[in-house]
Order: sequence, then C-alpha cells, then structure tokens
Amino acid sequence: MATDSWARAVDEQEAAADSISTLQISEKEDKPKPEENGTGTVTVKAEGEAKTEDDDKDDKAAQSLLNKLIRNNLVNTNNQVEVLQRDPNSPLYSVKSFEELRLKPQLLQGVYNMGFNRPSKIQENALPMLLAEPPQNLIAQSQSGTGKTAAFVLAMLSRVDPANKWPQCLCVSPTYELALQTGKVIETMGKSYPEVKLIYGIRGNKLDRGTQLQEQIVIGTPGTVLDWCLKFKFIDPKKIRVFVLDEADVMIATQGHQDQSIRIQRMLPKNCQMLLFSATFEESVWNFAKRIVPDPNIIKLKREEETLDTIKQYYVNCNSKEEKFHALCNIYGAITIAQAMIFCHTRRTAGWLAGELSREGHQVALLSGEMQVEQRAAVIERFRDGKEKVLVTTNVCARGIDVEQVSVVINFDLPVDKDGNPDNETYLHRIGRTGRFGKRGLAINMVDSKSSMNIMNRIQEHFKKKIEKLDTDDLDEIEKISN
Ligand SMILES: Nc1ncnc2c1ncn2[C@@H]1O[C@H](COP(=O)(O)OP(=O)(O)OP(=O)(O)O)[C@@H](O)[C@H]1O
Repeated sequence: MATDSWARAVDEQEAAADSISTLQISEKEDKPKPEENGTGTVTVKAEGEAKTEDDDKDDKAAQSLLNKLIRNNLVNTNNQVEVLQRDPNSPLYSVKSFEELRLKPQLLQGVYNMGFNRPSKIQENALPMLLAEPPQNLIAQSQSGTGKTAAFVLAMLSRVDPANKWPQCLCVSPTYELALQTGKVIETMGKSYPEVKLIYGIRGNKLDRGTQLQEQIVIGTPGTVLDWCLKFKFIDPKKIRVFVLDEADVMIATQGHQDQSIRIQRMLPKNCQMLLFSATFEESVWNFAKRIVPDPNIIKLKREEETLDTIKQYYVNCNSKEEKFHALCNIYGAITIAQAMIFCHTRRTAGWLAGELSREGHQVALLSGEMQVEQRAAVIERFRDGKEKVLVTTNVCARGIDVEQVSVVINFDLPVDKDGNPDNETYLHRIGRTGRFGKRGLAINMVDSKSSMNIMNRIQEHFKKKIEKLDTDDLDEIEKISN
C-alpha cells in the first residue's frame, strides 16, 4: 500500500512551489486592483502568499463569478418560495407575467431584450414587493442563477428618475469583477432607456476631486463607494432611493466589507429602499442582513437538494497512482464514456494525470486553481460544448457548477478535509445530481491506501449507500456497470 499521508505531503510541497508559480501571474496593466485581500482577490495573490487548495474551495467570489460567466440560463427549481411579510396582514402579491407589473415601456422592452418570457420563481414574489409603493425593504435568499440580479436591476431601473442628474440607486458587490457582471445586466436591461446612466464605483476608476456625478446608478465595491460618499463626496448619500447589497454571503467573508457596507447604509435616508441578496443564509449572513435592512420582507427559496439515489457507486482497489491510472485505462477500454470528470486531490496529480491521459489519446481538459477565473470559465465552456471528453480537476469546479451531460465521475482521490477526514459534502457535490437532471450516473472511487479505504468506508456509512467493489482487470465485469 502507498503511504497514507502522500496526499498531504504533496500538498505541502505544492503550497511551497506555488508561492513561486503565482508570482508569474501578473495583473493586467489596465485592470484596477481588487479591493482588500480575501474575497477581493479573485485571481491574483500577493507575493509570497501561496494559494492552496483550500483557497480554491473557499474562494466564494471566484466561484460566484465562474457561475455567472458560464451560466446561460435560469436555474429551474421545483421548491416553493417561502415569504415572510413585514406586515402579515397586507395582501401577498405574486405575478405570473412581466406585463402585470405595469413597467415603463422602455423597461418592458428591456426585459424582452434579455429574452425573458416570464418571471422566475423568486421574481414572481420579489418583483411586486420590489416595485410596491411605498417602497418596501427586502432580504432575499436563493441559490445562484435563480434570477435575483435581474429582479433588483429591474427595481433600480424602475425607481430612477432620469430627469434628475445625480445618483439615486447604489448597488454594492463584493469584488470588482462581480460589480462588472451586474453592471452588464443593468446595461442590457436598460438599453431601451438611454437617459439612465450608470457608473462603476471601483478602484481604478479615478475621478477628479469636486466631480458631481450625473449618473443615476452607481455600482461598485464597498470601499470605493464609501470613499465616494464620505471622502470625495461624489455621491450625496441622502439622495439615494434604492440601496442594494448583493452577494451578502460573499461580502461577509471579508471583515472590511461588512463594516464598510454598514457605514454606507448608515448614511442613507430612512425612506431609502434597502435590499439585500444572498445565495446562502447561514447565521452570520442573517445577522449581517438584519443590520443592513430594517423592517424587511423576507423571501427564501430552498436550494434543490442533491441526491445519490440515481447514482451507481463503485470503488477500485489499487496500490499507487500508476495503478489507478492503469485501472482508469481499463475502464475506458471496456465501456463507452461520453464525458467524464476526474477529481484529484492536488494540482500536481491533476497535471500528471491529464498528461498521461492525453498521451493515451484522450481529449483532455485540465482545470486547476492557479488559472485565472476567466480561463477556468473558458475550460468549462469548452468541456460543456463537448470539445473535450475528459475534464481533470482539483476541487475548484466541483461546487455549484453543473455540467449536465457528464455521465461518469471518477474520484481519482477521495475528497478529504484539512484534517484528513472524509469531506462528505464535497463527495455529494461531485457525484450527486439534483432533481433537475435526474439522469442516472456512474461514480468510481479510486482507493490506494488503508487510509483512503477508511475514508471510502466512512463516506459509505455517512450516506448509507453501498459502494460496490469493481475489479478493473475483469473487462466483463466493467462492461456490466454501464448497463
Ligand atoms: N425571468 C427570467 N427568464 C429567463 N431567464 C432569466 C430570468 N431571470 C433571470 N434570467 C437569466 O437567468 C440567469 C440567472 O439570473 P440572475 O443572474 O438574475 O440570477 P441570480 O440569482 O442573481 O444568480 P447570480 O447571483 O449567480 O447571478 C441569467 O442568465 C439571467 O439572464
């Protein structure tokens, strides 16, 4: 058996090596520096600051951006929206069409420009609240891709008075890149409403002192927006009618952003409509939300649960990574695999495996943490379009990214947490399917040591689902698993 701690030893080596390799990734000259450290740093790490696998997993801002870059339509959900009204006695409105909202014609045209036919599940309830008179505050939580951005963009555009040439809507996002993405939605949705102008409050967008902004909508990151209000007085916060805090769960991952957001909020008038959006709603997000949004209506949409019910799970017993590779080749030799995702514990293994597989003639894509987020999105897009048949990766693309047509998932290394315990959640994310796809899938776990066998057993116990042994030297047996 291989030594139990090989993966962690490689990790340590790799962390040291990475501090050198990340230095070679330089920022583009024309790109403003992301704010602060932590979530602000989407693609670039400072000198000497090694990017580890944990960064990959925890870099919520990058994950969120990746999701936005590769998503091209709405995430469907069958779950019911939960609505908690500030005033439980007021009637609850919900709309089934955009026409019912009596939007300005330019905005209805904007909705059509976006290609929307009908409100998404969360929009059905959120839009009447967002557009109500007098304005109401809202905290809304639903997973990424369910239509939150489109909803608050529509609300901002509806509230703006284009005759007034000063900022009236303020939207803060956790990073420069995320602010740009939301800005793009505002630009597209507002295409038929050219009187409304938008400005990006992001570092790198330097304005002359004494500038009075004419744009009605400001979208930016908390630090710059705070400076624009407080230090430079480009924005008069008392004239803001709508304040949006987007991606609250990503925002709070940086302490500085939380405080800056609260300081911005404190400067706004009492009658300003306060809106907060988040993909998840753990205790810390909720505590922050309550400080940002007084007297809120609350809308929650439960995320679609992933399940292992439609997945056939197997494990293969090996002694080394070379043996695992050999087993993989046998599997490929015996069954037709349309598209597979293969997960490795370290970038080094992923790189090695991708090399070996392409030498065997496979069309392989490699996705790894040191890539810039746009490069990662491009790799996933190519894979999704079927240009490559195998995607070898570390954890970076496991979370939240659905590549629907993948029929086989291979854990070349089983997922473990920092302490070397089984990471059940990641296992489920890699292999599980939501009700949306419902297709049957095949998962193969490669075991190469006592400890990985132990991990596998604990995962099996956790999910109470048997993981069958597969003998990869028996081609007939392999063939059977694809039936
Ligand atoms: N009513 C709708 N009909 C069709 N498509 C929609 C609708 N609303 C939003 N979309 C599209 O669905 C995708 C996800 O929407 P949106 O970005 O608003 O979701 P989100 O919940 O804000 O997710 P994220 O925070 O990841 O951006 C986008 O491509 C958007 O253009």
